[in-house]
Formats: sequence, structure tokens, C-alpha cells
Amino acid sequence: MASGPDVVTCGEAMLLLLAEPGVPLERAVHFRRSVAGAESNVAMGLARLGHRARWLGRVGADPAGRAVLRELRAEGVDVAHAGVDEQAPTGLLLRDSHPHRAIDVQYYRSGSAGSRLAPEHIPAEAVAGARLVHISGITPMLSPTAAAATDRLIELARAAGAEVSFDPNVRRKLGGAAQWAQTAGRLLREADLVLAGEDELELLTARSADEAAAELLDGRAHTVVIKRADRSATALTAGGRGDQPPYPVPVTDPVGAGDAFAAGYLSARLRGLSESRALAEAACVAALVVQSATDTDGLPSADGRERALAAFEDGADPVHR
Ligand SMILES: O=C(O)C(=O)C[C@H](O)[C@H](O)COP(=O)(O)O
Repeated sequence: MASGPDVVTCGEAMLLLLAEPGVPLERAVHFRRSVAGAESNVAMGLARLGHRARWLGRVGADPAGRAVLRELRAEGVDVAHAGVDEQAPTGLLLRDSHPHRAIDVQYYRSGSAGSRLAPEHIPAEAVAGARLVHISGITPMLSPTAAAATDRLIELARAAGAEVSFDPNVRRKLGGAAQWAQTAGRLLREADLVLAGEDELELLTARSADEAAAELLDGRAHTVVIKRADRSATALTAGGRGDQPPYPVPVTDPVGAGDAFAAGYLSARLRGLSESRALAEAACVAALVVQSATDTDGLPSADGRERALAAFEDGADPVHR
């Protein structure tokens, strides 16, 4: 019998054109095609780790849209409730890839199919049975209808008894600080579980990250995970706090680390593991993703995560033979 998803994510998935390593975008000649989008990245990460993950969103009736859906499907992400917009193109993300230089991200998503997401595109049955609904601040920043769709998703999550996790994913190219604070700041307070950068919490709440976390814990949230600039993370709950240093790895392409962290963390929580183990798995999945190109190449299987964690934690032989 077909069973529903463990996790539902919702947002815009785009075709990613990734410049050859180390070459600035305006000079790059060779591009690799992939898929990017914060929420679809998380869905892909969870699917690789063995969870039933569903992605909700819209693509255009074009080759890019077909490529996006095909790739998500091939990764085991459930796209049964994803939609196709006949009137608007699939969004495009063009970027370069450097280990230690600023990365140039260019979005071509204004008026895209994904940004035209609206509440009527989110049917109640798409969320039924889910244990977790993961959203980001990007979606409500795309358009008023996408913001309304996010609100509907939260309502459906509550009705289904699913937890809501939220990652602000602040992208300054999508709007000014005040707009982010208003739009994503509101969602911070709707979430049961918040995964946010230190700078994001500061921007969205005009408080220190620790003060913001304390306030969120006084409200709806049971857990706030703060990702620090030094790539360490702190989880705050009513029961106390836990800290996780990053695993030291050579970085090939840092983009995707946040989504990988979220997938790693949510996977552990879905499996009922402890806060400290969830943070370790999150850091591990992030460390694996930054060692390869694209947002998703390095996302591990559950087995790959276990072997990497053993190598990181206990110095186990990383070569599996
Ligand atoms: O969806 C968007 O607007 C994006 O920007 C797609 C990004 O490539 C990923 O969300 C990676 O983001 P990080 O994991 O924070 O590095």
C-alpha cells in the first residue's frame, strides 16, 4: 500500500547552471546543469537519507521544468503534487563556484512559475499523513500569492498534526532587510523548530541571536538551532543547549551547506535521535556537501553518513573496502 510522505517541503526549484570551478561567472564558458532551490535541496537530502520526502512547487511547461521534475523524481523525491504553469517559465539560477572567493549568484526567477505559486496549488491531501512540513523564508518573499501559499501550508500542517520547521534562508537579492524582517520574521514565530543563521536571527528580530532564540522558545518553538559564522551550531531547547563544532573538511563549493545541514538534522529528529546526535549528523551532511560541486552532489546516503561520522568522530578508516 502506498504510504504518505514523512516530510513535505514547498518552494521554488530552479534549473541551476553552475560555472566551471574557479572561473568567474562572466568569464565562464562551460556550465554544468543541475537543480537548486532551498526546499527541493532539503527534500533531496532527506530522500537520499532514506526518508519519504515530497516537494510542492511549480515549474514551467518548458525543458528546464521537465529537467527539474525528472531530476527530483530520479532522486526519489515525490513530485506527485508539484504543478506545471503553462504561462510562465521555470526559474533559473546561474552561479559560479569557488572554495574561497565570493560566489556570484544570479537569479532569473522574477515572474517565474515557482513565484506564481498560490494557495490553490496546495491541496490538503498533499500534506495528509506528513510528520513534518519544512518551509523557508524564500517562498513568501517570491510573491504575495506564494506568501499566501506558505500560510496555507502551515494551516494544513497544523490540521495534519505535523511539525513545522523553518529556515529563513535570507537572500538579500530577493528583498530589503525590512521586507525580510516582516515576512520571514512572522514565520519564525509560527515554527515548532527553527534552523537559522546567527546573522539571520539578528536581521529578522533586531535582537542578538541568543535573545531571539530565547523569545522563540517562550513562544511556539521547542527548538532553535543557531548556525554560527564559524560554521559551528548551537541547539537551544527548554531542556538546555548543545554545541556542535564543524567537521574540518576541504571546501570545494560552500553553497548548499545550509540545506544539507537542515536535511541531516531533520533526518535525525525524524528517527527520534537525541539533540546532540542530530547536530552531529547535520554537521556531517553539511561537511559532505561542501566537498563537491553543486548544491546536492555530495548529499550522502544513510550509509555514507554513518561511515563519514565514524571517520569524523572516531578516526575510523574512511576507505570502505
Ligand atoms: O532557493 C534559493 O533561493 C537558493 O538560493 C538556492 C541555493 O542554491 C540553496 O538554497 C543553497 O543555500 P545554502 O544551503 O544556504 O548554501
